[in-house]
Amino acid sequence: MCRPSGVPHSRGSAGAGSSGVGSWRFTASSGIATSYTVWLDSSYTVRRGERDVIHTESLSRTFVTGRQSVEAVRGIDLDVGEGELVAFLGPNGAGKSTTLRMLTSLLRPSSGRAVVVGVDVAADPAGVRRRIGYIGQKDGAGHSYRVGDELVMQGRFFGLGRTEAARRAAALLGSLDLAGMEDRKVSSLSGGQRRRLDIALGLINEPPLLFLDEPSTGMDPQNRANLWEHILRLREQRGTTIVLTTHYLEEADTMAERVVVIDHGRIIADDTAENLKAGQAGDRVRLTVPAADAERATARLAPSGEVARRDRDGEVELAVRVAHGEQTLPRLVLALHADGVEVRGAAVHRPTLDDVFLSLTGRSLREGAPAGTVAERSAA
Ligand SMILES: Nc1ncnc2c1ncn2[C@@H]1O[C@H](COP(=O)(O)OP(=O)(O)OP(=O)(O)O)[C@@H](O)[C@H]1O
Repeated sequence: MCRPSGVPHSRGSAGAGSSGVGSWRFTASSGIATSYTVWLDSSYTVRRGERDVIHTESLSRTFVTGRQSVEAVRGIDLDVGEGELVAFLGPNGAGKSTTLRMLTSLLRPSSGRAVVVGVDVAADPAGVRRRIGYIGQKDGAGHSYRVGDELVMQGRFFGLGRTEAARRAAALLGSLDLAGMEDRKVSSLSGGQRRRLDIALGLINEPPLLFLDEPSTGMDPQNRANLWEHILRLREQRGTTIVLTTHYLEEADTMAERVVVIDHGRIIADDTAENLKAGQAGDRVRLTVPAADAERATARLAPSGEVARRDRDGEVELAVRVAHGEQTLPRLVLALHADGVEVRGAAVHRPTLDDVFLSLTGRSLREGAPAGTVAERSAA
Protein backbone atom coordinates (compact mmCIF):
# COMPACT_ATOMS: atom_id res chain seq x y z
CA MET A 1 0.00 0.00 0.00
CA CYS A 2 1.30 3.41 -0.89
CA ARG A 3 1.11 6.12 1.73
CA PRO A 4 2.72 9.39 0.79
CA SER A 5 3.73 11.90 3.36
CA GLY A 6 1.15 14.47 4.24
CA VAL A 7 -1.77 12.07 4.32
CA PRO A 8 -3.64 12.72 7.52
CA HIS A 9 -3.63 9.82 9.92
CA SER A 10 -5.49 11.70 12.58
CA ARG A 11 -9.12 12.22 13.34
CA GLY A 12 -11.26 14.27 11.07
CA SER A 13 -12.00 17.84 11.85
CA ALA A 14 -15.70 17.69 11.18
CA GLY A 15 -17.98 15.14 12.75
CA ALA A 16 -17.07 12.89 15.60
CA GLY A 17 -15.49 9.50 15.23
CA SER A 18 -12.43 7.95 13.80
CA SER A 19 -11.09 8.45 10.35
CA GLY A 20 -9.20 5.96 8.29
CA VAL A 21 -6.36 6.52 5.90
CA GLY A 22 -6.37 5.62 2.26
CA SER A 23 -3.75 5.08 -0.33
CA TRP A 24 -2.51 7.51 -2.92
CA ARG A 25 -0.70 7.08 -6.15
CA PHE A 26 1.09 9.88 -7.94
CA THR A 27 2.19 10.05 -11.52
CA ALA A 28 5.89 10.67 -11.72
CA SER A 29 5.53 13.38 -14.35
CA SER A 30 2.73 15.56 -13.03
CA GLY A 31 2.65 14.82 -9.34
CA ILE A 32 -1.11 14.59 -9.64
CA ALA A 33 -2.71 11.71 -7.84
CA THR A 34 -4.32 9.49 -10.40
CA SER A 35 -5.92 6.94 -8.16
CA TYR A 36 -6.51 6.66 -4.50
CA THR A 37 -8.96 5.54 -1.99
CA VAL A 38 -9.76 7.94 0.75
CA TRP A 39 -10.97 8.04 4.24
CA LEU A 40 -13.94 9.21 6.08
CA ASP A 41 -15.19 9.81 9.53
CA SER A 42 -16.84 6.47 10.03
CA SER A 43 -19.52 7.96 12.25
CA TYR A 44 -20.62 10.37 9.53
CA THR A 45 -24.21 9.39 8.96
CA VAL A 46 -26.31 10.01 5.92
CA ARG A 47 -29.90 11.05 6.11
CA ARG A 48 -31.28 10.71 2.67
CA GLY A 49 -32.80 13.76 1.07
CA GLU A 50 -31.97 16.08 3.93
CA ARG A 51 -29.51 18.34 2.21
CA ASP A 52 -27.19 18.73 -0.72
CA VAL A 53 -23.91 16.89 -0.37
CA ILE A 54 -22.55 18.52 -3.50
CA HIS A 55 -23.07 22.12 -4.53
CA THR A 56 -21.16 23.79 -7.34
CA GLU A 57 -21.30 27.24 -8.84
CA SER A 58 -19.76 27.94 -12.24
CA LEU A 59 -17.15 25.26 -11.59
CA SER A 60 -14.49 25.52 -14.29
CA ARG A 61 -11.11 24.10 -15.13
CA THR A 62 -8.75 25.12 -17.90
CA PHE A 63 -5.57 23.18 -18.58
CA VAL A 64 -2.67 25.14 -19.98
CA THR A 65 0.20 23.19 -21.50
CA GLY A 66 2.74 25.24 -23.42
CA ARG A 67 0.80 27.48 -25.74
CA GLN A 68 -2.25 25.27 -25.69
CA SER A 69 -5.16 25.83 -23.41
CA VAL A 70 -8.04 23.38 -22.98
CA GLU A 71 -11.27 24.49 -21.33
CA ALA A 72 -12.10 21.06 -19.93
CA VAL A 73 -14.95 22.19 -17.66
CA ARG A 74 -16.82 25.40 -18.38
CA GLY A 75 -19.07 26.61 -15.60
CA ILE A 76 -20.86 23.67 -14.07
CA ASP A 77 -23.74 24.36 -11.66
CA LEU A 78 -24.76 21.18 -9.91
CA ASP A 79 -26.55 20.14 -6.74
CA VAL A 80 -26.63 16.55 -5.57
CA GLY A 81 -28.79 15.58 -2.61
CA GLU A 82 -27.99 12.96 -0.01
CA GLY A 83 -28.65 9.42 -1.18
CA GLU A 84 -28.86 10.29 -4.88
CA LEU A 85 -27.31 8.06 -7.53
CA VAL A 86 -26.06 10.28 -10.32
CA ALA A 87 -24.32 9.26 -13.53
CA PHE A 88 -22.21 11.66 -15.58
CA LEU A 89 -22.63 10.63 -19.19
CA GLY A 90 -20.81 12.13 -22.13
CA PRO A 91 -18.39 11.40 -24.95
CA ASN A 92 -14.62 11.14 -24.58
CA GLY A 93 -13.09 14.41 -23.49
CA ALA A 94 -16.42 15.90 -22.36
CA GLY A 95 -15.01 16.87 -18.96
CA LYS A 96 -16.52 14.15 -16.76
CA SER A 97 -13.32 13.02 -15.06
CA THR A 98 -12.08 16.57 -14.65
CA THR A 99 -15.33 17.46 -12.89
CA LEU A 100 -15.02 14.41 -10.66
CA ARG A 101 -11.43 15.20 -9.84
CA MET A 102 -12.35 18.73 -8.82
CA LEU A 103 -15.18 17.43 -6.65
CA THR A 104 -12.79 15.01 -4.95
CA SER A 105 -10.24 17.83 -4.45
CA LEU A 106 -7.65 16.19 -6.70
CA LEU A 107 -7.68 19.18 -9.02
CA ARG A 108 -8.09 22.81 -8.09
CA PRO A 109 -10.83 24.60 -10.02
CA SER A 110 -9.59 27.43 -12.25
CA SER A 111 -12.70 29.37 -11.24
CA GLY A 112 -16.04 28.86 -9.58
CA ARG A 113 -16.50 26.79 -6.45
CA ALA A 114 -17.57 23.43 -5.20
CA VAL A 115 -18.78 22.52 -1.74
CA VAL A 116 -18.67 18.80 -1.01
CA VAL A 117 -20.20 17.41 2.17
CA GLY A 118 -20.24 20.96 3.51
CA VAL A 119 -16.56 21.61 2.77
CA ASP A 120 -15.16 23.93 0.10
CA VAL A 121 -12.84 21.83 -2.10
CA ALA A 122 -10.35 24.64 -2.65
CA ALA A 123 -10.26 25.88 0.93
CA ASP A 124 -10.03 22.50 2.67
CA PRO A 125 -9.13 19.67 0.29
CA ALA A 126 -8.04 17.38 3.13
CA GLY A 127 -11.38 17.95 4.81
CA VAL A 128 -13.16 16.85 1.64
CA ARG A 129 -11.01 13.74 1.37
CA ARG A 130 -11.80 12.70 4.90
CA ARG A 131 -15.48 12.50 4.06
CA ILE A 132 -15.60 10.82 0.69
CA GLY A 133 -14.62 7.68 -1.16
CA TYR A 134 -13.14 7.72 -4.65
CA ILE A 135 -12.40 4.98 -7.10
CA GLY A 136 -10.32 6.38 -9.92
CA GLN A 137 -9.69 5.03 -13.40
CA LYS A 138 -6.28 3.58 -12.57
CA ASP A 139 -5.38 0.90 -10.07
CA GLY A 140 -4.60 2.01 -6.54
CA ALA A 141 -3.51 -1.22 -4.87
CA GLY A 142 0.06 -1.89 -3.72
CA HIS A 143 1.42 -4.42 -6.18
CA SER A 144 3.73 -6.34 -3.87
CA TYR A 145 1.04 -7.04 -1.27
CA ARG A 146 -1.27 -9.99 -1.05
CA VAL A 147 -4.83 -9.34 -2.05
CA GLY A 148 -6.39 -10.30 1.30
CA ASP A 149 -3.82 -8.36 3.33
CA GLU A 150 -4.29 -5.28 1.18
CA LEU A 151 -8.02 -5.28 1.78
CA VAL A 152 -7.83 -5.95 5.51
CA MET A 153 -5.12 -3.32 5.85
CA GLN A 154 -7.29 -0.84 4.05
CA GLY A 155 -10.18 -1.64 6.37
CA ARG A 156 -7.91 -1.23 9.40
CA PHE A 157 -6.75 2.17 8.16
CA PHE A 158 -10.36 3.18 8.12
CA GLY A 159 -10.63 2.33 11.77
CA LEU A 160 -12.30 -1.06 11.41
CA GLY A 161 -11.51 -3.83 13.89
CA ARG A 162 -9.58 -6.77 12.47
CA THR A 163 -12.59 -9.09 12.54
CA GLU A 164 -14.87 -6.61 10.82
CA ALA A 165 -12.20 -5.74 8.25
CA ALA A 166 -11.70 -9.44 7.49
CA ARG A 167 -15.45 -10.00 7.28
CA ARG A 168 -15.95 -7.15 4.82
CA ALA A 169 -12.88 -8.20 2.83
CA ALA A 170 -14.23 -11.74 2.47
CA ALA A 171 -17.67 -10.47 1.44
CA LEU A 172 -16.20 -8.12 -1.15
CA LEU A 173 -13.85 -10.75 -2.53
CA GLY A 174 -16.77 -13.12 -2.89
CA SER A 175 -19.15 -10.74 -4.58
CA LEU A 176 -16.54 -9.21 -6.86
CA ASP A 177 -15.48 -12.63 -8.08
CA LEU A 178 -12.10 -12.60 -6.35
CA ALA A 179 -12.74 -15.43 -3.87
CA GLY A 180 -9.74 -17.74 -3.53
CA MET A 181 -7.31 -14.99 -4.52
CA GLU A 182 -6.62 -13.78 -0.99
CA ASP A 183 -3.06 -15.09 -1.01
CA ARG A 184 -2.17 -13.95 -4.51
CA LYS A 185 0.11 -10.97 -4.93
CA VAL A 186 -1.65 -7.96 -6.45
CA SER A 187 0.98 -7.87 -9.19
CA SER A 188 -0.09 -11.34 -10.34
CA LEU A 189 -3.72 -10.33 -10.99
CA SER A 190 -5.10 -9.72 -14.46
CA GLY A 191 -6.21 -6.20 -15.41
CA GLY A 192 -9.86 -7.01 -14.76
CA GLN A 193 -9.11 -8.67 -11.43
CA ARG A 194 -7.05 -5.68 -10.36
CA ARG A 195 -9.87 -3.37 -11.30
CA ARG A 196 -12.23 -5.36 -9.13
CA LEU A 197 -9.75 -5.23 -6.27
CA ASP A 198 -9.67 -1.44 -6.66
CA ILE A 199 -13.42 -1.36 -6.34
CA ALA A 200 -13.26 -3.58 -3.25
CA LEU A 201 -10.66 -1.26 -1.70
CA GLY A 202 -12.89 1.70 -2.38
CA LEU A 203 -15.95 0.05 -0.88
CA ILE A 204 -14.50 -1.50 2.26
CA ASN A 205 -15.07 1.61 4.36
CA GLU A 206 -18.62 2.08 3.07
CA PRO A 207 -18.21 5.84 2.52
CA PRO A 208 -21.28 8.10 2.72
CA LEU A 209 -20.33 9.82 -0.55
CA LEU A 210 -18.72 7.68 -3.19
CA PHE A 211 -17.24 8.84 -6.50
CA LEU A 212 -16.51 6.25 -9.15
CA ASP A 213 -14.72 7.09 -12.37
CA GLU A 214 -15.81 4.55 -14.99
CA PRO A 215 -16.01 1.77 -12.42
CA SER A 216 -17.08 -1.01 -14.74
CA THR A 217 -15.05 -0.30 -17.86
CA GLY A 218 -13.32 -3.49 -18.96
CA MET A 219 -15.43 -5.77 -16.76
CA ASP A 220 -17.39 -8.65 -18.19
CA PRO A 221 -21.20 -8.51 -17.81
CA GLN A 222 -21.21 -10.88 -14.82
CA ASN A 223 -18.70 -8.82 -12.86
CA ARG A 224 -20.45 -5.63 -13.85
CA ALA A 225 -23.68 -7.04 -12.46
CA ASN A 226 -21.90 -8.07 -9.24
CA LEU A 227 -20.41 -4.62 -8.88
CA TRP A 228 -23.80 -3.00 -9.29
CA GLU A 229 -25.37 -5.34 -6.81
CA HIS A 230 -22.77 -4.20 -4.31
CA ILE A 231 -23.20 -0.54 -5.07
CA LEU A 232 -26.97 -0.71 -4.86
CA ARG A 233 -26.89 -2.68 -1.61
CA LEU A 234 -24.49 -0.17 -0.11
CA ARG A 235 -26.84 2.57 -1.09
CA GLU A 236 -29.89 0.83 0.26
CA GLN A 237 -28.30 -0.08 3.55
CA ARG A 238 -26.25 3.06 4.18
CA GLY A 239 -27.96 5.73 2.11
CA THR A 240 -24.67 6.25 0.26
CA THR A 241 -24.67 9.09 -2.24
CA ILE A 242 -23.06 7.88 -5.46
CA VAL A 243 -21.67 9.91 -8.33
CA LEU A 244 -20.12 8.05 -11.22
CA THR A 245 -18.95 8.52 -14.75
CA THR A 246 -19.73 5.90 -17.32
CA HIS A 247 -19.46 5.15 -21.00
CA TYR A 248 -22.15 2.51 -20.76
CA LEU A 249 -25.43 3.98 -21.93
CA GLU A 250 -27.32 1.05 -20.55
CA GLU A 251 -25.68 1.42 -17.16
CA ALA A 252 -26.63 5.08 -16.91
CA ASP A 253 -30.08 4.29 -18.18
CA THR A 254 -30.99 1.47 -15.85
CA MET A 255 -28.92 2.10 -12.72
CA ALA A 256 -28.76 5.85 -12.19
CA GLU A 257 -31.83 7.68 -11.00
CA ARG A 258 -30.42 10.86 -12.45
CA VAL A 259 -28.34 11.32 -15.57
CA VAL A 260 -26.21 14.42 -16.02
CA VAL A 261 -25.24 14.71 -19.68
CA ILE A 262 -21.96 16.57 -20.17
CA ASP A 263 -20.60 17.80 -23.47
CA HIS A 264 -17.71 20.17 -24.16
CA GLY A 265 -17.35 20.89 -20.44
CA ARG A 266 -20.97 21.90 -19.90
CA ILE A 267 -24.06 20.21 -18.53
CA ILE A 268 -26.47 19.99 -21.44
CA ALA A 269 -29.17 17.91 -19.73
CA ASP A 270 -29.90 16.78 -16.20
CA ASP A 271 -32.91 14.59 -15.42
CA THR A 272 -34.04 11.01 -14.96
CA ALA A 273 -33.26 8.79 -17.93
CA GLU A 274 -36.99 8.29 -18.41
CA ASN A 275 -37.70 12.03 -18.60
CA LEU A 276 -34.72 12.66 -20.84
CA LYS A 277 -35.89 10.03 -23.27
CA ALA A 278 -39.51 11.14 -23.17
CA GLY A 279 -38.70 14.84 -23.40
CA GLN A 280 -35.95 14.81 -25.99
CA ALA A 281 -36.63 11.98 -28.32
CA GLY A 282 -40.04 10.32 -27.92
CA ASP A 283 -40.82 6.84 -29.23
CA ARG A 284 -40.32 6.02 -32.87
CA VAL A 285 -43.04 4.05 -34.63
CA ARG A 286 -41.97 2.11 -37.74
CA LEU A 287 -44.44 0.78 -40.28
CA THR A 288 -43.73 -1.24 -43.38
CA VAL A 289 -46.19 -0.89 -46.27
CA PRO A 290 -46.16 -1.81 -49.99
CA ALA A 291 -44.59 0.92 -52.14
CA ALA A 292 -47.95 1.44 -53.83
CA ASP A 293 -49.51 2.46 -50.47
CA ALA A 294 -46.70 4.72 -49.33
CA GLU A 295 -48.31 8.03 -50.29
CA ARG A 296 -51.58 7.25 -48.49
CA ALA A 297 -49.73 5.98 -45.42
CA THR A 298 -47.51 9.06 -45.32
CA ALA A 299 -50.58 11.33 -45.44
CA ARG A 300 -52.07 9.45 -42.48
CA LEU A 301 -48.84 9.65 -40.41
CA ALA A 302 -47.92 13.24 -41.29
CA PRO A 303 -50.12 14.93 -38.60
CA SER A 304 -48.07 13.07 -35.93
CA GLY A 305 -44.78 14.59 -37.06
CA GLU A 306 -42.08 14.44 -39.69
CA VAL A 307 -42.21 11.10 -41.54
CA ALA A 308 -38.90 9.44 -42.45
CA ARG A 309 -39.03 7.12 -45.48
CA ARG A 310 -36.80 4.23 -46.51
CA ASP A 311 -37.46 2.29 -49.72
CA ARG A 312 -36.45 -1.34 -50.07
CA ASP A 313 -37.53 -4.18 -52.38
CA GLY A 314 -40.97 -2.89 -53.34
CA GLU A 315 -41.76 -1.96 -49.75
CA VAL A 316 -41.41 1.28 -47.85
CA GLU A 317 -40.54 1.67 -44.19
CA LEU A 318 -42.04 4.81 -42.68
CA ALA A 319 -40.99 6.11 -39.27
CA VAL A 320 -42.48 8.85 -37.17
CA ARG A 321 -41.84 10.10 -33.63
CA VAL A 322 -44.77 9.94 -31.24
CA ALA A 323 -45.13 10.54 -27.51
CA HIS A 324 -46.48 7.12 -26.44
CA GLY A 325 -45.59 4.58 -29.07
CA GLU A 326 -47.26 1.53 -27.60
CA GLN A 327 -50.64 3.27 -27.35
CA THR A 328 -50.33 5.10 -30.64
CA LEU A 329 -49.27 2.16 -32.80
CA PRO A 330 -52.56 0.15 -32.69
CA ARG A 331 -54.55 3.31 -33.46
CA LEU A 332 -52.32 4.10 -36.44
CA VAL A 333 -52.58 0.55 -37.78
CA LEU A 334 -56.39 0.63 -37.52
CA ALA A 335 -56.55 4.03 -39.25
CA LEU A 336 -54.24 2.84 -42.03
CA HIS A 337 -56.33 -0.27 -42.46
CA ALA A 338 -59.44 1.92 -42.79
CA ASP A 339 -57.58 3.92 -45.48
CA GLY A 340 -57.02 0.71 -47.40
CA VAL A 341 -53.28 0.55 -46.60
CA GLU A 342 -51.78 -2.91 -46.13
CA VAL A 343 -49.54 -2.80 -43.06
CA ARG A 344 -46.89 -5.52 -43.45
CA GLY A 345 -44.80 -4.74 -40.38
CA ALA A 346 -45.03 -2.54 -37.31
CA ALA A 347 -42.67 -1.83 -34.42
CA VAL A 348 -42.08 0.66 -31.63
CA HIS A 349 -38.51 1.75 -31.01
CA ARG A 350 -38.01 3.08 -27.48
CA PRO A 351 -35.44 5.88 -27.43
CA THR A 352 -32.06 5.30 -25.86
CA LEU A 353 -29.85 7.84 -24.14
CA ASP A 354 -27.88 7.88 -27.37
CA ASP A 355 -31.01 9.17 -29.13
CA VAL A 356 -31.22 11.85 -26.44
CA PHE A 357 -27.60 12.86 -27.00
CA LEU A 358 -28.12 12.83 -30.76
CA SER A 359 -31.16 15.03 -30.41
CA LEU A 360 -29.29 17.45 -28.12
CA THR A 361 -26.05 17.69 -30.06
CA GLY A 362 -26.56 16.23 -33.52
CA ARG A 363 -23.82 13.72 -32.68
CA SER A 364 -23.94 10.14 -31.47
CA LEU A 365 -22.34 9.14 -28.19
CA ARG A 366 -21.08 6.09 -30.02
CA GLU A 367 -18.65 8.18 -32.03
CA GLY A 368 -15.22 7.88 -30.48
CA ALA A 369 -16.33 5.53 -27.73
CA PRO A 370 -13.72 3.05 -26.60
CA ALA A 371 -14.13 -0.55 -27.78
CA GLY A 372 -16.53 -2.56 -25.69
CA THR A 373 -18.42 0.38 -24.29
CA VAL A 374 -21.01 2.58 -25.96
CA ALA A 375 -20.50 1.19 -29.43
CA GLU A 376 -20.91 -2.44 -28.48
CA ARG A 377 -23.77 -1.92 -26.11
CA SER A 378 -25.70 0.15 -28.58
CA ALA A 379 -25.21 -2.29 -31.38
CA ALA A 380 -26.58 -5.10 -29.22
N1 LIG B 1 -3.90 17.14 -17.24
C1 LIG B 1 -4.44 17.57 -18.38
N2 LIG B 1 -3.75 18.42 -19.17
C2 LIG B 1 -4.25 18.90 -20.33
N3 LIG B 1 -5.49 18.58 -20.78
C3 LIG B 1 -6.23 17.74 -20.03
C4 LIG B 1 -5.74 17.20 -18.80
N4 LIG B 1 -6.70 16.40 -18.27
C5 LIG B 1 -7.73 16.44 -19.15
N5 LIG B 1 -7.44 17.24 -20.19
C6 LIG B 1 -8.33 17.55 -21.33
O1 LIG B 1 -9.55 18.03 -20.80
C7 LIG B 1 -10.65 17.56 -21.58
C8 LIG B 1 -11.62 16.81 -20.68
O2 LIG B 1 -10.99 15.62 -20.24
P1 LIG B 1 -11.71 14.62 -19.24
O3 LIG B 1 -10.71 13.54 -18.93
O4 LIG B 1 -12.29 15.36 -18.12
O5 LIG B 1 -12.88 14.06 -20.15
P2 LIG B 1 -13.81 12.81 -19.92
O6 LIG B 1 -15.19 13.27 -20.24
O7 LIG B 1 -13.60 12.24 -18.57
O8 LIG B 1 -13.30 11.83 -21.04
P3 LIG B 1 -13.16 10.22 -21.04
O9 LIG B 1 -14.55 9.72 -21.16
O10 LIG B 1 -12.36 9.96 -22.25
O11 LIG B 1 -12.48 9.80 -19.77
C9 LIG B 1 -10.04 16.71 -22.67
O12 LIG B 1 -9.89 17.51 -23.82
C10 LIG B 1 -8.69 16.32 -22.12
O13 LIG B 1 -7.74 16.07 -23.13
